[in-house]
Amino acid sequence: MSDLAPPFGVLLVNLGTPDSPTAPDVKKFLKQFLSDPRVVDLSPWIWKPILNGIILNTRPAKVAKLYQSIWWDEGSPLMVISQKQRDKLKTSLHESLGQAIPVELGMSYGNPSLQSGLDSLKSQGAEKIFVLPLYAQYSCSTVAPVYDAIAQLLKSERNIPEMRINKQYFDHPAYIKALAESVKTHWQLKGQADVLLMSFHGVPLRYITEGDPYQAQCQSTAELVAKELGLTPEQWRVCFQSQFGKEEWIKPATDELLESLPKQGVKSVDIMCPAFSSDCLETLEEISQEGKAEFLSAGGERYEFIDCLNDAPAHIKLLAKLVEEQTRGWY
Ligand SMILES: C=CC1=C(C)c2cc3[nH]c(cc4nc(cc5[nH]c(cc1n2)c(C)c5CCC(=O)O)C(CCC(=O)O)=C4C)c(C)c3C=C
Ligand SMILES: [Fe+2]
Ligand SMILES: [Fe+2]
Repeated sequence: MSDLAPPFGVLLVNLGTPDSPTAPDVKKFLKQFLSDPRVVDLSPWIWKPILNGIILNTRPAKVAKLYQSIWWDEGSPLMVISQKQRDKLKTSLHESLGQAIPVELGMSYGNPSLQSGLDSLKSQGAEKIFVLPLYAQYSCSTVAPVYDAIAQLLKSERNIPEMRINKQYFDHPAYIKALAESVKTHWQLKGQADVLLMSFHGVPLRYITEGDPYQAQCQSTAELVAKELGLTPEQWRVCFQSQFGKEEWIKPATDELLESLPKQGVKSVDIMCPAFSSDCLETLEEISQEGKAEFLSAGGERYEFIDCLNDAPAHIKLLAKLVEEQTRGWY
């Protein structure tokens, strides 16, 4: 890297998580998250009374209990893992580029905010900023809010930084390799199940019919992983988890599939969650705990959850590659 090149910084972005596993903090987080029209796009006249009158009065206490069941001594798994990803990416970029690059973390909802991440990069002298949302598959409900928030924050700046926002990396060879490696490592330790389930976060079906490429990108990721692992079509399935609300979501739903598989003769499954860059409530509780109970009570015999990529070396290598590829010309 040339000493004369203007310094650049990296903002890693994830969705966010409550500050503590208590009902008031969960409520604060849900209020901000579920008030974003990119996440729930119903008319405010319909949605606001449902959100404020029903959801925010009933869901926080219930969900706080679930968070308590997965919370670590150091904090929310999503936060702890995101901080490790930030620190390890910084070390990796320092080694590969030969210069210390500021790397900060910002959450779309809750803390640390996107504003604090951008301010910190600016105070470290970054004049060019690469924003890397930690979602491999683009969705209007996850990646688009990052574009919205960044544009909104820049409105108050006199001198805006040069910027690039990564849209997606669902088919990046290093991502596919990292996922396949995580499966192979799991098989070496625990053996291979009859079927590998790739459970992606779901979205309302309407978002897809209106143009969100998310489902097609999930399908591509899954096909590439299956190909990399040499699986036959009978050996893998795609499903969609974490359905929320009354509207129709994309199918098959993970919970329904888990209940039906034993009846189809599939008694052992490995399950992974490629849409999540780190383990969180939706993987550790819904998939690792709840999914297991559903599958076993439906007649399944063996259920193995495969950790998300988290701070695994292959994941950090992928993130460093994305930074290096997308900031060429900046150093
Ligand atoms: C309309 C509702 C939701 C959509 C659309 C949605 C999309 C979506 N979410 C993630 C990743 C995460 N979701 C997380 C939590 C979470 N998600 C929803 C709802 C929607 N998600 C809710 C209500 C919650 C809060 C928990 C709950 O009340 O059930 C998290 C954070 C989990 C944590 O540990 O804190 C992540 C990460 C993706 C990838 C996605 C669409 C592609
Ligand atoms: Fe979600
Ligand atoms: Fe959930």
